[in-house]
Amino acid sequence: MFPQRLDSPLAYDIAKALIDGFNRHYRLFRAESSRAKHRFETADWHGQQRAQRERIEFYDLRVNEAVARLEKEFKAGDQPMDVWHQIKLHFIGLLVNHHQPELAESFFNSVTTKILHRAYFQNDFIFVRPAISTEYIEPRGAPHFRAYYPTHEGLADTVERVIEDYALLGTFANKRRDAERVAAAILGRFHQVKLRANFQLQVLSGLFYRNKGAYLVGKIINGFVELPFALPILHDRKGHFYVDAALFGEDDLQMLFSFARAYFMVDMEVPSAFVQFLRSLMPRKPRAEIYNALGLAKQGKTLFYRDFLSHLNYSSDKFRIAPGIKGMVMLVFDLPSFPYVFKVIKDYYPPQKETTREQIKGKYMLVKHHDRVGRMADTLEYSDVGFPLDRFEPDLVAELEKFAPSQVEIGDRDGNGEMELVLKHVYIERRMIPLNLYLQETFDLLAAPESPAVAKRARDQLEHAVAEYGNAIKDMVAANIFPGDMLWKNFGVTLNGKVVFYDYDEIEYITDCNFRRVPAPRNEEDEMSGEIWYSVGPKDVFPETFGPFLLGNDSVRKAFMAKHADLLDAAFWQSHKERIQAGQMLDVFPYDEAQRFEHDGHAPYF
Ligand SMILES: Nc1ncnc2c1ncn2[C@@H]1O[C@H](COP(=O)(O)OP(=O)(O)OP(=O)(O)O)[C@@H](O)[C@H]1O
Repeated sequence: MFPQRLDSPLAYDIAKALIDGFNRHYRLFRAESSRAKHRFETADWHGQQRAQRERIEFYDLRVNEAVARLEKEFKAGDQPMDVWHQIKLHFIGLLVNHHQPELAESFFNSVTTKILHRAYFQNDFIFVRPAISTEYIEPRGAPHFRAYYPTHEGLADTVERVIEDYALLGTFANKRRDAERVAAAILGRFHQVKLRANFQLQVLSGLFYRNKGAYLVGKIINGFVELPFALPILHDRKGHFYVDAALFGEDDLQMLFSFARAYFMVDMEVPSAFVQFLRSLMPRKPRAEIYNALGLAKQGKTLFYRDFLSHLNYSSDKFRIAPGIKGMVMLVFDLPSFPYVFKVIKDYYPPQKETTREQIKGKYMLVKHHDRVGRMADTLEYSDVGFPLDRFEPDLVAELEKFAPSQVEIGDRDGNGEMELVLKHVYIERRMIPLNLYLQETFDLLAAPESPAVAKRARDQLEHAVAEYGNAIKDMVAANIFPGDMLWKNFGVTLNGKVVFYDYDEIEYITDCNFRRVPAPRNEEDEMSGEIWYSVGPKDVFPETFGPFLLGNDSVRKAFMAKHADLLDAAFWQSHKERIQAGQMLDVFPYDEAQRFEHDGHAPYF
């Protein structure tokens, strides 16, 4: 298949233009990420959030620049297959000593798939599979992690040194106290465990920045045991740094790196080395999601798609309509064996949904760019995705053809005798248990409990889910998000029991809403009228009217009113609106209040 000789100078020039385009992208991406340290040191929180948002756009901007250059300088789209074969080979050659080869390969794909016809979307021309290994790439600069070998007695000294080695500009309120706390927490984890000869701390060389936090991430190794840990470093009210908690174990780390949070800013020369290290801390987290969490979302998308194709090859179940109440604007389906859902925007919505495809896309985009505070699922957006038709349940095909005909094409697109169902546009996100179904399970158990223990467990689950639901809304409020449609069915429960929102089509900024009390009736007629008799503006919200929709079930009502009655009060929402308008930014930390160290008066801004 491949040419014997690399004899096209044009092919080399195009490959070189492609690698130059990628290098420019990564230089800018890395510079922006490394500036996060300065923004943290100077408490430039608004700047940090702005940078987090803006960095998401970098990739598409650079891809478009590269496409334009290739077309203008090289008429790339007109080059024959032979030249494109050579372009890929030259590009591989240019990656031999590259430090981000996997990202460069994806960049190559992003650019070339915009230029080439679908017939070229195969491994001879683009990187369907990676060509260059990412193992053992050694950075030119600082190594990607550092190892420290403390003794039992010297652990606090070592922790202090670990923190100092990040060279944050500024002062700690009490670094010794923090180091001793962390050392005590570590020794608590290794209580009555012999410290082995290999006892060591390994920490990634860059801090992870997000919103108002900087996170030190690493692992403790003792004998055969490896314990992941992370230390959140924050500012106290006086602007001094302090370590707020010591997080340990895979679950805590998963919370920190959740798909429902904004992406981190980290200065990485060899991102694959960071991913490999992080994977050793969270072996169950797909590499795609780790790349996403590091802000390398296109790489996440590439890897997700490869995982998906491989999963399809090694499974035989069928795509079906997702369990739960069907959406009015989204058609949602899943593959039972695969932990994600696929969402297509319908062509028709019921009259109460006054929206358009563009508006819905805008809302999803808003969420992607916003701080998702652990409460809004991230979505991957794909265009023109082909699925094998014979893997679809017939009623799902019928549903797609009925509600989203403009989005569906069925045919043998590649002329290889295999019928495909192609979706023009689809969002993909983590599958959760819809909260209405989760609650229904507890209702069923409570209605006919097998034993008192089962009844108690069901009651605890119900109370926990309702409390979490309110917490989810309050976290979103802190981040200036009004979910719009707060029905149970629009929230899901994750593996770790967190409640996360996923229905974005009615989302608004809190600061754009008018939170009002229902006015007192003017006369008896108003009072008796079943209709709304007062005038309602498009952005008016009446929190006291949420109750009847949400709290029909007595146990739910009791659990809700015990913790979250304030959500039914316009004053609660209004006060948050005013706080946000005054420029205050609340903290929503990726760990529980109970995990925080005591802070003699240094309470942060909860
Ligand atoms: N991430 C997910 N995990 C599991 N199920 C999901 C997920 N997202 C959506 N669903 C299922 O699909 C249904 C419809 O999804 P969604 O709420 O996004 O659609 P919608 O059209 O925006 O809804 P609405 O009619 O409330 O506006 C949900 O009620 C739920 O049952």
